Amino acid sequence: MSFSEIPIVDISGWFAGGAEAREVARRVNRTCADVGFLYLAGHAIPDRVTQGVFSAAERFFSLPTCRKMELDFALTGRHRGYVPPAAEATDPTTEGDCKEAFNMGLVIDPGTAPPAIAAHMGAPNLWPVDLPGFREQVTEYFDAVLKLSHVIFDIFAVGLGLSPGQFAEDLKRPIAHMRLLRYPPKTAESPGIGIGAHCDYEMLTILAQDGVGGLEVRNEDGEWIPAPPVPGTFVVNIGELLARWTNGIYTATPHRVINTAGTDRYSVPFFFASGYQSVITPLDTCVSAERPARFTPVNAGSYLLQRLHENYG
Ligand SMILES: O=C(O)CCC(=O)C(=O)O
Ligand SMILES: [Fe+2]
Repeated sequence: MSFSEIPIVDISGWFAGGAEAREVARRVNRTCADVGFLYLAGHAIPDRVTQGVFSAAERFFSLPTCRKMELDFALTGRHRGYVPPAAEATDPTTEGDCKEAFNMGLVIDPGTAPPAIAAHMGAPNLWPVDLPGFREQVTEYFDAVLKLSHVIFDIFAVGLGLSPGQFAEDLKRPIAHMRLLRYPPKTAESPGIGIGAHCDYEMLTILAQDGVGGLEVRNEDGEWIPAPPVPGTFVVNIGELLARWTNGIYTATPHRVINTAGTDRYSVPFFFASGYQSVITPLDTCVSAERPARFTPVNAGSYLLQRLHENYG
């Protein structure tokens, strides 16, 4: 189905239980199938926590370049630390993204993922020194969206006609990583795209964006639909691994950012999926005679690593 706007779904009824919770699951399920993007309201994460991560991002990116480069991801080759402007081309057909990033994520127990993947994606986080409160603000927000991800998967389970705890075992040691992003304004010297057109690779993305705008989502007719900031909500979208797991019932929808606002734009995407070891095969309940399996099985960790490598050319 094609769409012309991103729906707002208030999930506060989920916490009330009963018929209200089932209605939330029905709406979330329909939106993930039809659009693959929604604004999530009623999520219960205090505004203070979200403001905290934006304050951390502003303070980090305001550091002199030489200080940020002490955490350059290229020094370790891992998915941690600072990613300078143009280091990534999220759409490999473009020149490179006009944005800079700070990457962090869940540190996983050695032995719970193949060594190459554990070293890259589960490596210890790199924290800037002399930035008081940065680590605490980033971690508080990370923990809050990590917890919210489990709630959203309970909602997905009910929406897909399963029991709420259905995915709990699969999500015990999840893939969970987060980026602080700053997009400079588009200018004559820096005319490029903020983040090139792409689908997210994981299962679920929870994105906090500031008030600047610039995110666009592509519908089936190829039109770019703006996803402007809606106060008090997160943008939630489906990644490729969940499209595969649900056998295409949920949609991974392409999106991009172009910052034409004349001021810096900050955003904080959080990415979540089942464990690095998990093999993603279309769920039995999503396969039928009318909808035969559309995807071959993939290992979640290898799939993610390969998709990330494509970005760094
Ligand atoms: O900054 C945004 O609004 C989107 C970021 C994004 O799409 C990504 O990091 O995958
Ligand atoms: Fe994305």
